Amino acid sequence: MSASPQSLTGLAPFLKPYRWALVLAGLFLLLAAGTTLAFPWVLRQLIDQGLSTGATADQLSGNFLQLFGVAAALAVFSSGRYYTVSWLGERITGDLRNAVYGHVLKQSPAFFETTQSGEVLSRLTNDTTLVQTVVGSSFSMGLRNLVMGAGALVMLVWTNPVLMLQVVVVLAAVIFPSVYLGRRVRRLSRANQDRVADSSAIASEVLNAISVVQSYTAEGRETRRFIDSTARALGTALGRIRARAVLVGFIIMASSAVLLWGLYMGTLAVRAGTSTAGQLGETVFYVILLASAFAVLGEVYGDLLRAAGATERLMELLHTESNLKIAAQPQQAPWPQGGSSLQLESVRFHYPSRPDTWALDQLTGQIHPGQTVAVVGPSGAGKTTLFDLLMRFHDPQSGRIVLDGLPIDQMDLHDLRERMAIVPQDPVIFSGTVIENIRYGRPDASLDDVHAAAEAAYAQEFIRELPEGFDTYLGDRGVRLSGGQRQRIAIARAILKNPPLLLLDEATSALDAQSEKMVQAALDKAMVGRTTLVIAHRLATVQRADVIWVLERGRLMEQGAHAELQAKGGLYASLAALQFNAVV
Ligand SMILES: Nc1ncnc2c1ncn2[C@@H]1O[C@H](COP(=O)(O)OP(=O)(O)OP(=O)(O)O)[C@@H](O)[C@H]1O
Repeated sequence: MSASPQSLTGLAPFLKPYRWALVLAGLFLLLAAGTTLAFPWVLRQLIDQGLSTGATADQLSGNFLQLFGVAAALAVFSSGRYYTVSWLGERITGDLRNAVYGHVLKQSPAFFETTQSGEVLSRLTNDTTLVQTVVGSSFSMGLRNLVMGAGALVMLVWTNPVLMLQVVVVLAAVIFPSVYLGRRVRRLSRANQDRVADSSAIASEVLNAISVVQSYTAEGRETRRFIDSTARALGTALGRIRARAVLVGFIIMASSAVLLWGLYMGTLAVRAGTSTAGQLGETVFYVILLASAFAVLGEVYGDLLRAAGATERLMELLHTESNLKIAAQPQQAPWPQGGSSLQLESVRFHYPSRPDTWALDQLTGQIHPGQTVAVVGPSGAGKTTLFDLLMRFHDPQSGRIVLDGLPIDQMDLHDLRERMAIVPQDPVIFSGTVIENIRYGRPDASLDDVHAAAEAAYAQEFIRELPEGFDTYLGDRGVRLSGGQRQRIAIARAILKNPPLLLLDEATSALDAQSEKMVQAALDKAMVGRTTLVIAHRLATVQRADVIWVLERGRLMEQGAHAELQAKGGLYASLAALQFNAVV
């Protein structure tokens, strides 16, 4: 599939807010082109009048002043055009980048399973830069040369129609091969952009997992993988460069031929006395304008095609629809006091990539406000999948999930997710201060609330010991926290959000006894006054839960309290013996 210049129309909505700037740019462009076209005409006056033997000194200086006037006007209009067009390029590219990024962030996990983050990054940077080249320079260059070329053509017809006819015939002979070569360049450009995106994707994956890569001493292997992909990108780039080199060479050769042809015919006419030296100068100038316009247009066409490819890919990303069906008229469930109620009714779900395996199978269950439900089960039982469905990262193929009395697919997605907070196994700490990290749960929370949440999460103490307390910078270029500390920050974040439903994924990795105690205490506090669903890995948690759900292969095999299930001697009892060291 290759892009056609029409793909650029996808940019129209982004141009709309700047229509006045566009009009201004167009005006500058026309004025600049117009003054350029006036140049040969003024030159002719100079040659035929000022330089003729009978001319007075005043006439001569008048002619030069005229020329300077045109040059000055050209300077003003050209810099005006440059400024407005570049300004537009920057604005539009920025808007485009923001729109694509904002849209990508809303996509469901299914999107990220098929699109690598490196590819998205490459589109956000490389493709938008290509668009910027076009909007911020090539397009205006092309338009200016189109106007100038057309103007030169008109002037030539007016001043020298016979010569003009010959020039047009030669031009036509040049256009067709150029179009053919241009197509080839376009096809190769797209392939090249794809290969570049591939290698960014590899790099981004590896950089994100650098410690694993190094621990397996796979640096050499990974470097070779990258080199291979760069080599493929280079291969397609060289193909594009060759095709473009031929295109450029051909255009220069052809336009020089046109120019020399004009000069030759003109010289013959002056020798025969049918035209003046001034006319010849004027004509040569117009032919130069025409030929250079033609050459530039060829170049610009190449840029346009590359940008068309980039625009196409950006639009593809921008128009990706999330596979969740969002209710056209979402309903509002009442905000529950003392925790959410949750009901699962024969929920069945399989991942799109595994249509023959139910990750959740006929799951039915009821959770009352304020209850704590521990979800346990062997690895791969569907525990994480259940959480993902509750947050509507995926929708079940059949059955329904009812939260606070309303099926979740009838709620506004934002409203649904406002009702819950998740504390994942391995919490994410963003680059930012401790305060910013906790406030992620509620950006407008007061400082007192942030402190209170940290207190409740038993995080106060260690935060105070950090170099700058709550203002300490965490994350990539800041202080690194231990596993237990990261968890407590995540718990504080959830407490600050204060949702009626809390989703906890207990860490499987062992914390030391002290951290473990702190995290457990923090979780206990976090559960107060709300409904909690916890993927449990610790005995203490299952013992304290009101109900335990035992999942296996996506099915709810048993449910009840710890002692009750233990006594039953079924799946839970054997699981507990293994996982929680709780042999009766
Ligand atoms: N994105 C996915 N695409 C396809 N299959 C998936 C995907 N995520 C999970 N699965 C499969 O769905 C099943 C349930 O996985 P899930 O992650 O919910 O299990 P889990 O109970 O949370 O396991 P663990 O305790 O090991 O985290 C597994 O068989 C898993 O291989």
